[in-house]
Formats: sequence, C-alpha cells, structure tokens
Amino acid sequence: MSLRIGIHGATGRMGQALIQAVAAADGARLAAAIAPEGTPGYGLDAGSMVGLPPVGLSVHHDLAAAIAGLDVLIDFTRPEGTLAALALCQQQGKALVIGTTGFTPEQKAAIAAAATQIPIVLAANFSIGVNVVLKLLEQAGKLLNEGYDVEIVEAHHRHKVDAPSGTALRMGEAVALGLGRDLKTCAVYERYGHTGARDAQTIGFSTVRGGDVVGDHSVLFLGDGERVEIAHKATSRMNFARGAVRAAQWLATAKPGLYDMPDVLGL
Ligand SMILES: NC(=O)C1=CN([C@@H]2O[C@H](COP(=O)(O)OP(=O)(O)OC[C@H]3O[C@@H](n4cnc5c(N)ncnc54)[C@H](OP(=O)(O)O)[C@@H]3O)[C@@H](O)[C@H]2O)C=CC1
Ligand SMILES: O=C(O)C1=N[C@H](C(=O)O)C[C@H](O)C1
Repeated sequence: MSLRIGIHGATGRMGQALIQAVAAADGARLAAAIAPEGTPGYGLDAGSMVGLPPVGLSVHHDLAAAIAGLDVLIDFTRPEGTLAALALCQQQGKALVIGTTGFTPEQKAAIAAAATQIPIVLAANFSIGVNVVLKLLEQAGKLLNEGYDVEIVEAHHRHKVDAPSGTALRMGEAVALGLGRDLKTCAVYERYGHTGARDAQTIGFSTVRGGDVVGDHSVLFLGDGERVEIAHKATSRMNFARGAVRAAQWLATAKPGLYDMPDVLGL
C-alpha cells in the first residue's frame, strides 16, 4: 500500500516542487492537492499544473475532506494556513509535515501542544545540507566561543514574506547552543543610526531580499585578523521538497511527538 500524501499550498513555489517530489518517490502517491479557492492553478489537474502527466486529482480547497483521505499532510503555506491544517489533522488523528516558516512563539506552542496527540515534523529547512550545517554550527560555536563575533546573513527571492528566514533563526539557535547562550536574549535583528559599538555577546542577523534567490545562508565568526564563514546555498527547491517527502514517509510509523529534520535523518 502506498503512502497517501496531501499537499497544502499545492499551487505555491514549494507546493509545485512537492507534487513533483511525490510523483518521483517510491511507495508514496499524491492523494490531495489543496490551495485557496480561485488562486492561479486552482481546479487544474495537479500533475498537469507542474508539467507531468495528469494524476486525476484537481487542486481544490476542501481541506477537511482531503485530510480524511490521507495518511500524511505536507503544509507549505503561511502560519494561519498551517494552524488551520493543524486543527484538522489533530481532529482526524493524521500526521503532519510543516515546512511553513514565520511562526510566533504562541503559534509554535500550539504546534507543540498538538504534537502530544499526533506526529509532526516541523523543520525550517528540509535540505540535507542545511541540517548537516546546523550540526557544524553547534560545534563551531563550542570551539570559537572567545573573541569571535557571530553574524548571520541570509538572502531570498523578492516574494518571501518573513524575515529573518526560519533557517537563519535555526542557525542562530544552533550557534547559541554551542556558545552556551540563549538566542531569545542575545539576537540583534536591526541596526540603524547611532547603534554604539558591538556587544560581544550578541548574534546579529542581516536580511537580503530580491530576484529569484532560492535561499543563501552564511554564518560569520569574525575574529581579530581572521574570519570563519560557514555557508549553504540552495539553487533548487527540489532538495526541500524531497526532504519533506522523506519526512512524511518517516512519520508514517512515528509515535505522536514534535520532530525536526535531524530526527528524520538520524543526525
Ligand atoms: N522548510 C523548508 O524547507 C522551506 C520552507 N519554505 C516556507 O514555505 C512557505 C511557502 O513558501 P512558498 O511555496 O515559496 O510560498 P508561495 O506563496 O509560493 O505558496 C504558498 C501556498 O500557500 C497558499 N496559501 C497562502 N496563504 C494561505 C492560507 N492562509 N491558507 C492556506 N493556503 C495559503 C498559497 O496560495 P495563494 O497563492 O493563493 O496565496 C500558495 O498555494 C513559506 O513559509 C516558506 O518560508 C519554503 C521553502 C523551503
Ligand atoms: O521562503 C523560502 O523560499 C524559504 N524559506 C525557508 C526559510 O525561511 O528558512 C527555507 C528556504 O531558505 C527557502
């Protein structure tokens, strides 16, 4: 029996990559493609929409009905879309993969609460490369914990609506863990005007938006007379999509709980 996967946000940049990734995956099939009524692509066959042979499923907006016929829902939408999907998955006891970013602390707490009843993978970045980089960053934080200022720079396409990226924030958490700091109290997200000299205990974030950049992240450890840079550059969304499908397959046998991509990858 193949795993029945539904995609919430099917007409989006990631939704379209996910349709392709599900089509290419062994042991999985697309069982629903959900997007807001009337959005470009709405009503089309999900396969045809992405240039594949027709799959016999049209993009529709009835999320509750769709979830009833799924094993796992993959959500790449906006925080409010994810929370609607979360409530329905919880009601129907279905597993959920969340790729959406930009959640408030309260929204993250709602996801964690739902994960006491259903299995959820919540990851700001589903690429293998970024998840390996997170491990390297924790180690770098441990080793470069004296005399190095940490700055995180990220660049994304002109359509991205949240900043800093979820990945940049996860990278900040990984470095902070290595350094023995709490990102909540040491992050600096804005600088303008007379800022004063840099506080050595801070982790700074800078955001670039423009063009079609898929996702670039650099973490700089700036010392006296040298600097270390750990960077990841995505050139295709297929790495994220394949990772999310892998997470959906992993969730099929997982117990209720809140998981991240390192759990899926065994890192
Ligand atoms: N974790 C990861 O590895 C990655 C995460 N992301 C994240 O995934 C999310 C989506 O990115 P992307 O595909 O580029 O975005 P897009 O805007 O291209 O697509 C979003 C999709 O969700 C729909 N949508 C928007 N708002 C809602 C809502 N409130 N309820 C239901 N559906 C909604 C959109 O429809 P409409 O167009 O009509 O609004 C569209 O179908 C972002 O948060 C992004 O940061 C992106 C890449 C990788
Ligand atoms: O919106 C995007 O495009 C991306 N969002 C994710 C994030 O916020 O980290 C992951 C990736 O960088 C692409």
